[in-house]
Amino acid sequence: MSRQRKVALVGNPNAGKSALFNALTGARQKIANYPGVTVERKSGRFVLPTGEPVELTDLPGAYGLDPTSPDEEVTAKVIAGKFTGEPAPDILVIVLDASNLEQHLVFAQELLALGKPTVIALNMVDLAERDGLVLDAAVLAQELGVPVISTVAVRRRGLDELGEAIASAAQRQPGPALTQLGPIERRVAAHAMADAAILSETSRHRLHTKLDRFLLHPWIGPLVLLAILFVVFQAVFAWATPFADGLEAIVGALHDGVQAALPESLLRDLVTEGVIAGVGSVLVFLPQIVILFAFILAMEASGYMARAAFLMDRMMASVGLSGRSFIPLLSSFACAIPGIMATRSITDPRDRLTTILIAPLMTCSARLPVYTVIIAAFIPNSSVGGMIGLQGLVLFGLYVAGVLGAMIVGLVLRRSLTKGAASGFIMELPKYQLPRLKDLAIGLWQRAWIFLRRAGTIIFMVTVVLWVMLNFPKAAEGESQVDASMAGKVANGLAVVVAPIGFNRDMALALVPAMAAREVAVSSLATTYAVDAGDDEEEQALELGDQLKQRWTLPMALAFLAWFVFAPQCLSTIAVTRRETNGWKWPIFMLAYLFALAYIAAGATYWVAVAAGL
Ligand SMILES: Nc1nc2c(ncn2[C@@H]2O[C@H](COP(=O)(O)OP(=O)(O)OP(=O)(O)O)[C@@H](O)[C@H]2O)c(=O)[nH]1
Ligand SMILES: [Mg+2]
Repeated sequence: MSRQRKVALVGNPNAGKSALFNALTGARQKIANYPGVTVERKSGRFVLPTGEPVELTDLPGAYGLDPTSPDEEVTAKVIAGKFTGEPAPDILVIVLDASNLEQHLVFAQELLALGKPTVIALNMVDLAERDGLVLDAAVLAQELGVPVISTVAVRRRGLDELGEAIASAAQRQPGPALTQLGPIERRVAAHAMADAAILSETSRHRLHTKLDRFLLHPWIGPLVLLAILFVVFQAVFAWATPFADGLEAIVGALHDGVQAALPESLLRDLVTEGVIAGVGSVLVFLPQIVILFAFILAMEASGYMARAAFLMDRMMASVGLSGRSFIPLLSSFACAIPGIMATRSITDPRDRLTTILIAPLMTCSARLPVYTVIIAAFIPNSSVGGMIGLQGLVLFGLYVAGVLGAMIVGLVLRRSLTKGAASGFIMELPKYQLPRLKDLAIGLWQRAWIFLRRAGTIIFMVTVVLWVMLNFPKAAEGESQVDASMAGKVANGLAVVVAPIGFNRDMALALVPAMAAREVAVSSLATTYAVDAGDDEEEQALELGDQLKQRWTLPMALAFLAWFVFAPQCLSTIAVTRRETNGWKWPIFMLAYLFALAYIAAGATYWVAVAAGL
């Protein structure tokens, strides 16, 4: 009796070979390793409709017969019969993913040129149909010169037909090997064949394919992503201005109204200087927060965000992180707390720790008020090259500085404290969709509400406490109230530490309450200057931006911005890091390295700006 014939399942990764193998062999499987490598060898018994039993082998996925990985090498060697004691397969079953036909046909042609009796399983036709793509197996069979059977491995559809086709292929003799086409020619032919096999394709599917070809292109893709982000930051300034001005006018009117309505008293000062000047100065950033989130939510809902993650994967890999870290890091642009909690989905513990440690470097939305108030005061509202707003450009630069900082820190950490190999990235790309306005509106409302609640609770409380600390003890005649106050004393002490990086007392004073919430830096400055203005009508009338312009120099303002790019402000982030890392070691490390970075960055910015004569 002749030996049992061998049938091998071969094709690109994720075509469904293992699913077909399981469906065809059921429980009759043997799992071992290929000699010399840890690649799994799966074989099983399969009885053809003719009654002949054959040995079915499931091969690792490959893109071609020129191996680039151990898995691919096994596949190439098995097909060529180069493993000792393992004869080459007599029949090939090439498994193609119907929803990815063009790409999979490239390897298929290389396999067909071997001249072996071959059958093609056009698998995953269910997914193709779901995406609006109907394929004609007969046309494909004619183009390729071998039987093509449509299958859905996971639903056992087409398995009988596949068995029949294998049985009749078993009757054929192997032909001579054909000359292999070059890789480019194979690609061109694959494109033509895939086109010919398409019976119908919804215009939507065509559009999606075109969009992906463009948006995921190796270098057009990142450029488009950069351009989109750039537009976002321009819009945050340009579109928000009228709304912010409106809100500012309302806050101003409220201030004047209360000033006029209440008799002169400590209570009136608390309401006007503390609550209205302080909380009001943060509230006016609502339009900018809403615009930023409108873009983020729209990118998520449209399916673009997952593509951005895919594009970023390459960049993340270059610093030793995986694309898995992208989503937590992206959420950190809203707030580091949900970002750090989202790292639970990262399986590799060192990957996860690194992501947690760099999450605070992503510019959270609480920093936006600080950035914008300083930028609006010190960066002229002019344009670069006639079209690009300078203010938006600076804001964009601050976000980029945070991301670059995170990449560098990540790289250093992955080489030292969290050393280890990077893990791979697998992610399903969702379909493109037009975002639904209702969902967007709900999402925006939630974000706005979170912001308003912060303003009403934590920012309100910190501002009131600060106002009290700024007003007591009362200054003697001729002495500045701020200098005489408790808060002023603390700030004067701290000012010694931050003087080398160009910070004045008011800036030092703003840093402490900002540990509760970063926006408070803005409200503390507003309250401090309101208290400092005292009864001076002219000073009182000045808006916060004008106050800053009078009291700060440009290098000081830039140093303050640089500080906020890196500083570990916000105690909740530290608390959540302690919870997620189960101890104080990493939060303390985080606190220390972020303070050090902030100090260095602010100092360097200050001295460079001074040297440049700004
Ligand atoms: N909807 C659908 N899913 C399928 C079909 N065939 C396989 N899958 C799924 O596709 C995924 C990949 O299938 P596998 O069988 O592991 O693919 P493979 O070709 O063995 O992949 P590698 O071993 O990595 O080369 C699995 O989640 C399967 O459940 C199909 O016909 N329809
Ligand atoms: Mg497999």
